[in-house]
Amino acid sequence: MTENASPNSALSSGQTSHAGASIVATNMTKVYGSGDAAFHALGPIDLDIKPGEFVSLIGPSGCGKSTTLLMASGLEPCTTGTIKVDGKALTKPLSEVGIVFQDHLLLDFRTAMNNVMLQQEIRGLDKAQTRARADMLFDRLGLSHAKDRYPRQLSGGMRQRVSIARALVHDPSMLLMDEPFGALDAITRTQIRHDLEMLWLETRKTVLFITHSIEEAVGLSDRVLVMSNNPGRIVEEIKIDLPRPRPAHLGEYPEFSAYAERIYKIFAKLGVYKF
Ligand SMILES: Nc1ncnc2c1ncn2[C@@H]1O[C@H](COP(=O)(O)OP(=O)(O)OP(=O)(O)O)[C@@H](O)[C@H]1O
Repeated sequence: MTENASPNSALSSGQTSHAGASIVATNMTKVYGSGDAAFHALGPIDLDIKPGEFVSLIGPSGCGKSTTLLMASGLEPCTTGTIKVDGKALTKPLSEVGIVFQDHLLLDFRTAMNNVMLQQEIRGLDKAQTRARADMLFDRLGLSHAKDRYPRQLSGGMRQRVSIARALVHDPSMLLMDEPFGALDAITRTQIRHDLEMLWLETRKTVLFITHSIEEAVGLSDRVLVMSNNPGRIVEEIKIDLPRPRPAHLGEYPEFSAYAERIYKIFAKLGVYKF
């Protein structure tokens, strides 16, 4: 991982680089199903995410975090209200987006590099340019030695790093991450959190990040949106004013404990924690 990443590095400069997108949702709701089977899962919620911002959604299971993320990608339509990316209302799935799920979803029969280069094949991108960008992403993610390995030959953390490279290789304007580190051990999570932060500092993509981890939300975000459920709503917005890059041990900052306590208290008030 390059420690001295700057906004003018090769991954963020050049004619093909896309700046982060804005995401604005107004009175957005989601009702799944219809008639007697209708289920009001989300909202109304409002979002106002600035270009290049890193925003986390945190909340109890089932509060609509993944639903919000799918709506931001255009994969799920709003039931009422609107969601706009760079000022345009979403009416179909976006292509200028990278998505990382908890499950890496890599193809077993393709090497790490060929999994990433699948984007070039599907999207019909310039091969040499995409390969050069893939090489840079592998470098930044500490994977240069693993390009020719198959997913079964990679650790869980390495597979998620490949998923991140695949999500960024086409230079999208936003990155949507749905509990990407949820299945990783605590040590790997801390390292990959740092690596993602460095990559974000370099590329300044807009990131919408879902997590159940208070430490991860505070450790990565410019803003944390805390959600309640039935139906999912945003109950609090917390601006995280900590210097970057942030350390492995966030307890170095007294402010970290204050932010974490604030979120614990909201969860206690909502009845998420019963002790
Ligand atoms: N396609 C669907 N059809 C019907 N109900 C759905 C559908 N997708 C999600 N839901 C319901 O909507 C609610 C919100 O689901 P969602 O997956 O967005 O929550 P979440 O906060 O991401 O949960 P978790 O943290 O457990 O992943 C849940 O009650 C879920 O069962």
